[in-house]
Amino acid sequence: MTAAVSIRDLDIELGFGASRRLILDGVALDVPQGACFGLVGESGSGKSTVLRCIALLLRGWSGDIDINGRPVRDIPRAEYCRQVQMVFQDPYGSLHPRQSVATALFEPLRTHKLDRHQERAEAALADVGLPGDFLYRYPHELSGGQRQRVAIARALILDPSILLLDEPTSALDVSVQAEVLNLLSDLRTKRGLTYLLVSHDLAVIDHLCDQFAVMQHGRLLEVLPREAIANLQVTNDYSRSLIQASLDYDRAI
Ligand SMILES: Nc1ncnc2c1ncn2[C@@H]1O[C@H](COP(=O)(O)OP(=O)(O)OP(=O)(O)O)[C@@H](O)[C@H]1O
Repeated sequence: MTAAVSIRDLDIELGFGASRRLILDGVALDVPQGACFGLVGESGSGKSTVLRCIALLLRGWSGDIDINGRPVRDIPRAEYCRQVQMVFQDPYGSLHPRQSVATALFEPLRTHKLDRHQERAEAALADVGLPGDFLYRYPHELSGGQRQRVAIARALILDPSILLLDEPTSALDVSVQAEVLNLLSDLRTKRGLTYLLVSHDLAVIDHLCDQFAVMQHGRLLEVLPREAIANLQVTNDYSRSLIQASLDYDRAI
């Protein structure tokens, strides 16, 4: 089956002048359709940069990124947005503080010339477990978890098949994290979505992902099945130490 996301030889240099350097070095991965694929690794290893290249938020990368079998550079922007959406760590960043939830949800519908804004927006809120009257609220009138639910509703309102999730729960209180993870899990099952999920938290990867890749210094070291977290069947020493450190941390708290 064609991969939902296929990446080959992805390189990017970022920075200016003397601080310009290679941030991604030959990254390659395949995310099967309907799968949840995790990206883990230490801070600065390049996880978010991979997502930002796929989301076309960064230019100047080289290599191949294919979405459902088509090179991303050949997909018209509007069509791309209807296939791939991104959810960020901090919903304050993706929701404009002076825009109501209605404005945030109507905007993509307007841009893509879709009708029945009210009905679609209320349905999108219901899908993420929020009542329709939340349309008239502003971001500061929502809890962190509710804000992230609105950000997920906004990402899903164009009915994409692929979500890029960049630490979607790490800005939330621990008690709310599980709710949002369960929501993401249910949405994936109901809609047959494909997720590419960045997280520093292996418990999140264990909860949601079928497979995950370990990154270090801009390189992808290996791809592992979810079970590798529990059974530590890992070939690479760095991956083993990363997983071991996370297991030790979980035991300590
Ligand atoms: N626009 C940019 N200009 C210069 N350097 C950048 C830019 N964006 C990211 N970097 C650098 O690229 C490296 C990888 O960053 P990235 O955000 O992808 O890491 P990450 O693995 O997602 O880390 P974290 O878990 O801390 O979010 C970091 O060293 C970062 O400083």
